[in-house]
Amino acid sequence: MCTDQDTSSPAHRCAILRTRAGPRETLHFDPHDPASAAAIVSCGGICPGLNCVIREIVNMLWAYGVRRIYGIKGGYKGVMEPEEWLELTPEKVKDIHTEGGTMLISDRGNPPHLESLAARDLKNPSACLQTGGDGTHKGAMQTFECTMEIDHECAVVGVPKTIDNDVPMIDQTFGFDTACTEATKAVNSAYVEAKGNANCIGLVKLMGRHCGFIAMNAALAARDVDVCLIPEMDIDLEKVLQHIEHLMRTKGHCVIVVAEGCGDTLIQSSGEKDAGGNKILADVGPWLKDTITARFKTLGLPLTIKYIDPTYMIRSVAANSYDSTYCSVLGQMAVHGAMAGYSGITAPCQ
Ligand SMILES: Nc1ncnc2c1ncn2[C@@H]1O[C@H](COP(=O)(O)OP(=O)(O)OP(=O)(O)O)[C@@H](O)[C@H]1O
Ligand SMILES: O=P(O)(O)OC[C@H]1O[C@](O)(CO)[C@@H](O)[C@@H]1O
Repeated sequence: MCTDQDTSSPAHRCAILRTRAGPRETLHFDPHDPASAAAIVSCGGICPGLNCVIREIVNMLWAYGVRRIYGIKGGYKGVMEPEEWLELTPEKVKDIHTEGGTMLISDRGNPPHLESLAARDLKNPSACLQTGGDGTHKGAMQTFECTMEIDHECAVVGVPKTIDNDVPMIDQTFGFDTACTEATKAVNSAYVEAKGNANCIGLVKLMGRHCGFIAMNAALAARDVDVCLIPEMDIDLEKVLQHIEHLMRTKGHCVIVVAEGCGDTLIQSSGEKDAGGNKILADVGPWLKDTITARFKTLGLPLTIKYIDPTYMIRSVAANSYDSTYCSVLGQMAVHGAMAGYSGITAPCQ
């Protein structure tokens, strides 16, 4: 996908062009030119599959003939330290797909774009492949616009990433499938706890900063969830509490899933932001636990709540087979786009 660069009308500036991805007959960059170089950076939170994407990009660039491939450590901030960039080869990345996290070390924060372009110049990459979510893509677009303004030749290519699966126009982001599989295990555990203890609620908080995709999918997959709260819903807390009371009176246990994003809807966050400019949300899991506990105390009803927050256990695993294959396709498509000279694009899976 690429943004339309016809600047003649504001409407055009927002248009999105979809071009079928894949290898092109004609290359813009000569991969055999010894000056040819590419850099890879990953930003934002980690996500299952990041290492698969990095590995695939390196292998694909190598297959084209590019021999100077750099891994930028520490997100956009790492761009400013070219002396720390890793020199990547297929040998160096050969086993990374089996590991969670990212060998490039993700970070948040934004150095000024012109300065960061100047820093890049020290290694002079013809292509910059940037994997991340909406924040990373906004940053990538600013870099791209800078390259256009100063007529600096460098293909800026995004690889869409977010475990939350909330990138518009993309059916599914990588890592989401793995996350749902892992999240379902946590929900299943909550069910076992709820069923196996007297008067017990199993309460699970799942990721999703402003969306409930992981919570909803895990709840559907587990099939034993009684209440699933996501930020897209207009939640009437009193009705939710009454329903929980009803469930406990009638069957003696229940399972509740709440998405992290409800920490900005059910309750309000302080407004504080992280280094990437994202609101730091109030922790809705413990708040919900306390709220339910207080209600049951008032009613004089017996209750135990087994609270599970598997956030980082989910996010840190290696990609499952679906995501691993998907990441390979994404990485390859990103490189094809860059070698063909597309810039200001994000890589789709086809
Ligand atoms: N509006 C913006 N313009 C330019 N850069 C941005 C913008 N928002 C965020 N960034 C930068 O992009 C990088 C990643 O941002 P962020 O932390 O929001 O993660 P993300 O890419 O949205 O991924 P995820 O949400 O999945 O963790 C950070 O270095 C951040 O400073
Ligand atoms: O704890 P961190 O690293 O700031 O990241 C948390 C955020 O990153 C995500 O995993 C991805 O956007 C969100 O679900 C979560 O809010």
